[in-house]
Amino acid sequence: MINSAASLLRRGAARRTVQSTGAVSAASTTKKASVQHSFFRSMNSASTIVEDDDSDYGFGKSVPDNKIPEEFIEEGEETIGEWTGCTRKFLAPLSVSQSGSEILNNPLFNKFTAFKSGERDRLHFRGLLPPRRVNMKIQKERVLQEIRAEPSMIRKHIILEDVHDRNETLYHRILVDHMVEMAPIIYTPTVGQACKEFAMRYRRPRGMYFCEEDRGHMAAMVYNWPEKDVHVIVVTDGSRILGLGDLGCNGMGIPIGKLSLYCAAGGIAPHRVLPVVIDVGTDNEELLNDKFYLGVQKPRLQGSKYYHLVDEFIQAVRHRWPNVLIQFEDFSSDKAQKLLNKYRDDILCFNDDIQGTGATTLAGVLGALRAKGELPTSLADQRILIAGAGSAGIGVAQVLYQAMLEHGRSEEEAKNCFFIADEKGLLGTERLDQLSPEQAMFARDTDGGLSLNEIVNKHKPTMILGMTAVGGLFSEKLIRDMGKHCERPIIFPLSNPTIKAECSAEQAFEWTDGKCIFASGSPFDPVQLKDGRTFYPTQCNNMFVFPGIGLGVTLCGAKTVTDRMLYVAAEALANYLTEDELSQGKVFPDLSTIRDVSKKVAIAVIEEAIRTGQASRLDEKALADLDAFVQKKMYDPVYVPLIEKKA
Ligand SMILES: O=C([O-])CC(=O)C(=O)O
Ligand SMILES: [Mg+2]
Repeated sequence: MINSAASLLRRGAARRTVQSTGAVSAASTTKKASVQHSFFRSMNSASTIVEDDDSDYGFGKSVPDNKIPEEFIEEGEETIGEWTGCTRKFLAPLSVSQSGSEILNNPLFNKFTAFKSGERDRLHFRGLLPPRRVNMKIQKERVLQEIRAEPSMIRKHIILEDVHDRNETLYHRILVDHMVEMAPIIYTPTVGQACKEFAMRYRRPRGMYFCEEDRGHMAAMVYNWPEKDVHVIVVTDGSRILGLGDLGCNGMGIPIGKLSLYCAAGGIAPHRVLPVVIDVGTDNEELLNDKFYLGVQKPRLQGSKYYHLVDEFIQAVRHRWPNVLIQFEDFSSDKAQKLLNKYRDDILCFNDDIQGTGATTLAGVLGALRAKGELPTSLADQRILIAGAGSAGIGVAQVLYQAMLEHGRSEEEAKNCFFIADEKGLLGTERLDQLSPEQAMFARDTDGGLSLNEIVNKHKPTMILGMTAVGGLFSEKLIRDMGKHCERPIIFPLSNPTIKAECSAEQAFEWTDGKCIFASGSPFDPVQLKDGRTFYPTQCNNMFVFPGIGLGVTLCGAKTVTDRMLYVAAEALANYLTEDELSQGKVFPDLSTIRDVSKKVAIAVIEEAIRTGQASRLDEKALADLDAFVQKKMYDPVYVPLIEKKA
């Protein structure tokens, strides 16, 4: 044992020399990156995680027969069962081409104080850490204590993101084990504030930025990203961050938050995700004049310049990672729909605000109808009022429309079920010239311009869905009138973050005397009415579907994300609800089950892909045991033994 450690140590010393030479030459050639394509490819691969092509989807591979090589077992250590706070069996050691303080500064490998003494020797950092070794359980407890002692949500966010920057395994373990508590901290609503204050809080680089200056360089720039195996990119141009509007490059918080959920909720390993901002400038006056702002301080690019820039980015990332899933996020409505139309049939991509929100809302509606005891026949009988005709509003309408066709309605009948209003009132055919083709499809021949109140009283909708980003838009009268015309109205204020919700959970339950079925985009606490009854609002957020869709399409090698995939994802989510949850008025599962939900969504998407010949990596044989297959591929944040890569 001592001998093998010593020989490993010697090999490491030689290797380190080679690497530091590489690092110096890399720094001095950065400027020539655009012409040094292949150089960067090989240089960067030196710091990537080394694995076989058919390797496990997770961070490490299970050891065959659970037999760990002897040199990795420390005296008195159990070789099966709980290990550093986790209940997973031993994982095969991971070869890394870094050592010493490089490892301690690499959040993918860093384990803080949990490095065992053998590892501290093998990787050459004995003496660089305090002597006591603690396991992940203790580390987690310490971080939780710090977070819970801190009253401010944004400070909780900072504590957690600090862990993210230093130790991704621990960060994701905390998210996986405490999703209900952590989601509002790393995601909506707190991520909204984190974006607003992005420049002031900027600490360490994470993700990539592409701007006009980079035109002509992007194909080379993508090789600056140190990981060779990216599966999922979330990209924004910062033009419509949640309901907060144009935040420019500060919008980076959104791709980061979404990808944390991809890892923790969707089981994609953290080295396989890449957050991106395409910085085309900003039209936000405040940011244009803010001396601390970190983005391009010019008005937004428009027209062909904008689309060419986005296109160069898409071609560049697909050149390096041909199978990557690109998730468009928080683009302003006009751009969002155009980009989706341009790329959806050719590349693996989807728009989360249009399609993810659509699928999630459909699941919520199906759940609500189950709760009312009205499924399966009644979806086609709904009268649906959508407040907000932007990308999310229209996206939801499109997915619900598809579902109505599936439930036996003709196209004309299905269209007639929708009442979509923007700030000028009900979309009507008299203003077709001002509407996008997607909006125009839902414009009504009569009653154009009616207000929300007028629509409710004349057409008696069974549900009202808020996607306006206008906080408090649903007035008491509006909600009370919904309750007058409908025994149990479905009320979903879906705008984010919480301050942009069209009404609160308390208002909805109070104004309908507890009869409504409620879900919101951002979370609300349980509500107790004056008569003592308690109601549990659930969250209708696209986090219930996008991680599972991403997991499914990347695992099976889908070529595109189809409408049917979104539909089956929604169905899988709706079917996840238990009778017990439904009887409590819940229309979405508990957030604590999100990993299992994502697995079910992924399975549904893979089945659909295989059935329709879309799955390039799986065939019918895989259908026999998809559950076990997907489960095995899901990243589980545990510490993996590290070993230096042989020279
Ligand atoms: O991020 C969220 O919570 C949901 C979403 O995509 C948005 O509001 O844009
Ligand atoms: Mg969004």
